[in-house]
Amino acid sequence: MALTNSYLQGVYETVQKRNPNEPEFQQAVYEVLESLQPVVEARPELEKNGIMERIVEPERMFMFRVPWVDDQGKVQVNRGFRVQFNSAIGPYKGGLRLHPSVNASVIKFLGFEQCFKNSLTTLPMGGGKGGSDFDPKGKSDAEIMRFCQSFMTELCKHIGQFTDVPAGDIGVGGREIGFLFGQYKRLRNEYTGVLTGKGLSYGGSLARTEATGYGLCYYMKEMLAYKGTSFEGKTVAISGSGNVAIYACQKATQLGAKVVTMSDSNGFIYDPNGINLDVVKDIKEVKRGRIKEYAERVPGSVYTEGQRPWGTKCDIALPCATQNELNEENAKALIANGCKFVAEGANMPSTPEAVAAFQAAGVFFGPAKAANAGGVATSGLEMSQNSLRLSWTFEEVDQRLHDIMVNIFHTCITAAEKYGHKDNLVMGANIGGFEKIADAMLAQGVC
Ligand SMILES: NC(=O)C1=CN([C@@H]2O[C@H](COP(=O)(O)OP(=O)(O)OC[C@H]3O[C@@H](n4cnc5c(N)ncnc54)[C@H](OP(=O)(O)O)[C@@H]3O)[C@@H](O)[C@H]2O)C=CC1
Ligand SMILES: O=C(O)CCC(=O)C(=O)O
Repeated sequence: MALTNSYLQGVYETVQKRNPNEPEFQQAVYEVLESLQPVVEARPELEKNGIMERIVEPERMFMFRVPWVDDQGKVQVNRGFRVQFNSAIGPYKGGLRLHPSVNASVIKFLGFEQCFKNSLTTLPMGGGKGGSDFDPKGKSDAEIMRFCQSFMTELCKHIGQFTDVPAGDIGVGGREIGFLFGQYKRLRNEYTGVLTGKGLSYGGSLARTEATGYGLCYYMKEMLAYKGTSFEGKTVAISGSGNVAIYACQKATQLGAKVVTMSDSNGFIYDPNGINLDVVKDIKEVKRGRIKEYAERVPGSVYTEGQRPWGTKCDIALPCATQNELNEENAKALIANGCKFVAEGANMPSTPEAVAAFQAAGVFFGPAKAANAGGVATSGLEMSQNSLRLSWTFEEVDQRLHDIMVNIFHTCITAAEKYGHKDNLVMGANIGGFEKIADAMLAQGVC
C-alpha cells in the first residue's frame, strides 16, 4: 500500500523536512501513516485537530554530554539521548539503548514506535526512549558503572516515577539498571520505581527478564492458533542471542518447537538438534562471550561468520536482534524455505520491502509493536507492584503477561477488520495502538 492520502502525505513531507538524515525515524513514521489512511478518512476530527502533525513530533528531546573515566584514567566522552515522545495516556515509558549505532534517528524511531506499543498493552504508559553511543562490549564492570553514573547524573533531571520511567534495551540489562538506579537514588534522595527491570532485591518484578521473549511466543502462539495450528513440532529460526532471543528460545522450546538458530553481530549458529540454551546462557549471560563459542562446545552445530540466519529452513522466524536486520532478499529466502509465520521480537527488524514480500506471499506477519510488547507490559506491571508496595509471584505476572499478549493479538485482528484489512496485523497494530492515544489527545485539547 502506498501513502496516497494528501493530508498524510503533507504530514510525512514535513517530517522529512524537519528530520533530514534520519532514515530510521522516517521509515517508522511512513509505516504508521500508511496504516492510518483509512482511519483519517473515517474520522475527519483527526485532521481538524492536527492530531497527526502532533503525534509525529516528540513533546521533548534531550541530548547531553556523558563524560566518564576509563580504567587507564583517560577521560572518554559519549553522547546521551532521551526522547519524551507522547504523554497522552501516561508517563513516558521506554528503554535505554547502549550501542555505538545510537543517534537521534534511532532514538526517535524507537520512541515513536513505543507510543503505539505501550498503548496496545492497555496500561497507562506514554512513549519515550533513550540511550547513548557508548559501546559496552569489552568494558570492565567498573567502566560500565562510571558510565552509568555519569549518564544518570544528567538523565535524573528529566525523569521520575510520574514523569518518565526508563528501562533496558540493547546493551542495558540488570547490571546497568542497578548502577543507574543507585545513582538516581543517591542524587534525588528518593526510593521510587523510577526505572523498571530492577533486580528482585530492590523492587524488580519477577518475570520481567523473561517477559519480552515469552510475550513474543505468547503472541505467536495466538497467531498459530488463529490459523489452526501450534508451536508443536515446528522448526524456528531466531536471530540475536541477547535478552529477547534467549527467552524466546526458552518459551518456543517449552511450547514444543525446535529452535535451530541464534546469532550475534558477528555471525549465526545452526544446531539441527535444537539449541542448547544452557550453553547459550553461559556464553552470553555469564561470560559475555561470542556466539561462535557455541559451535566449539556443542558437537553437530555449525557457526557461519558474517551471515544472518535467514537462509535456514524453518516454519517460524523470530527476528530478535536489531532494526533492519531482515531485508527483502532474506524474506524471499525464508519464503522459499517454507516459512509461514514471522513475529518481530526486535524493534523494526524487517525492512518495508521484507514486510511487503511476506504479506504478498501469505506469510502471517506479526509486527514488533504488538509482538514484542510483553517487555514493556511487564514493566508496567512492575510499576503497579512498586506503587502497591507488593510483589506478585512469577506465575501471577506470567499469567497477566500472557493475557495481555492474547488481548493485543485480538485488538490487532479487530482493528484491521474494522477498517477493511482483515488479518493484516501491521495495520491492526498501528490502528489499535493509535486510536487510544488519539482519543486521549482529542480529550486533552491542543497541548
Ligand atoms: N529487552 C527488552 O525488554 C526489549 C527489547 N526489544 C528489542 O529487542 C531487540 C534486542 O534487544 P535485547 O535482547 O534486549 O538486547 P541485548 O543487548 O540483550 O541483545 C542484542 C542482541 O542483538 C545483537 N545485535 C545488536 N546489534 C546488532 C547488529 N547491528 N547486527 C546484528 N546483531 C546485533 C546482539 O549481538 P552483539 O552482542 O554482537 O551486539 C545481541 O545478540 C532490540 O531491537 C530491542 O529494541 C523490544 C522490546 C523489549
Ligand atoms: O520495559 C520498558 O519500559 C521498555 C521496553 C522497550 O524498550 C521496548 O519495548 O522496546
